[in-house]
Amino acid sequence: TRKSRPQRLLKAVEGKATLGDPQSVITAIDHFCRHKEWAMNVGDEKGSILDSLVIELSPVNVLELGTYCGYSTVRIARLLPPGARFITLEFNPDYAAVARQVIGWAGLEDKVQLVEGASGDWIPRLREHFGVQMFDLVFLDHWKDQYLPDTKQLEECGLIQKGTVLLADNVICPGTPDYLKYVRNSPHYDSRYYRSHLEYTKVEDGLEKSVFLGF
Ligand SMILES: Cc1ncnc2c1ncn2[C@@H]1O[C@H](/C=C/CNC(=O)c2cc(-c3ccc(F)cc3)cc(O)c2O)[C@@H](O)[C@H]1O
Ligand SMILES: [Mg+2]
Repeated sequence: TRKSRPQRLLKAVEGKATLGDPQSVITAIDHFCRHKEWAMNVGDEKGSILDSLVIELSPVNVLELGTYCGYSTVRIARLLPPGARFITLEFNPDYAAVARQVIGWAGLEDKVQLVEGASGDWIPRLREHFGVQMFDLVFLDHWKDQYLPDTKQLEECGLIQKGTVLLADNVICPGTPDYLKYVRNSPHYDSRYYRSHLEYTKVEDGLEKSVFLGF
């Protein structure tokens, strides 16, 4: 059967990137998505905003919801301080398989724990299974209607504490209206929109950064 788009994206990485060099993996994926086939990676423009927020935050415990091909996983993991812990959840086994190889090409497999499964099933188990108490940074980039329920579940499980930063992709396109309303209206979050563009296009999109202020 014809290869899937993630598999074609992986071939582009294997053909162009340098093993163990995260930047070359990022560049190879961006080139593939800009010139060959569009894919729903956070991309280079929003990716630069993501980079600056990770550098500023220097987070120790990071959670990513929706690994897909591992593009944002590589962007984040390459900037984490030694000893940081990064868990990324992905429930599609084919995407997870591609992401493992992309992360491996970047030489970042020791920095990332890719957990195959649904976020709703795993969030309640992260504390006892991985011994994580709270997350400094949560990057939301999975199904858009899952952002709000997962955020509420993270709050209920105590994995969001005072100072936790939620960073959400696609708050304009495709859009996450219920999530946006929640974080922007809640007295418990200080929320800010970073205007940008949908990956590899001129369409408006952006990232919403929401800092939890405590209960
Ligand atoms: C509950 C649960 N648990 C675990 N993994 C989960 C999960 N729910 C989904 N996943 C995983 O996460 C990724 C899904 C990403 C969804 N992202 C988008 O839909 C998306 C779409 C666009 C887009 C914009 C304009 C268009 F015209 C078309 C598409 C851009 C984007 O940046 C997107 O992120 C995918 O790998 C999926 O398996
Ligand atoms: Mg996205």
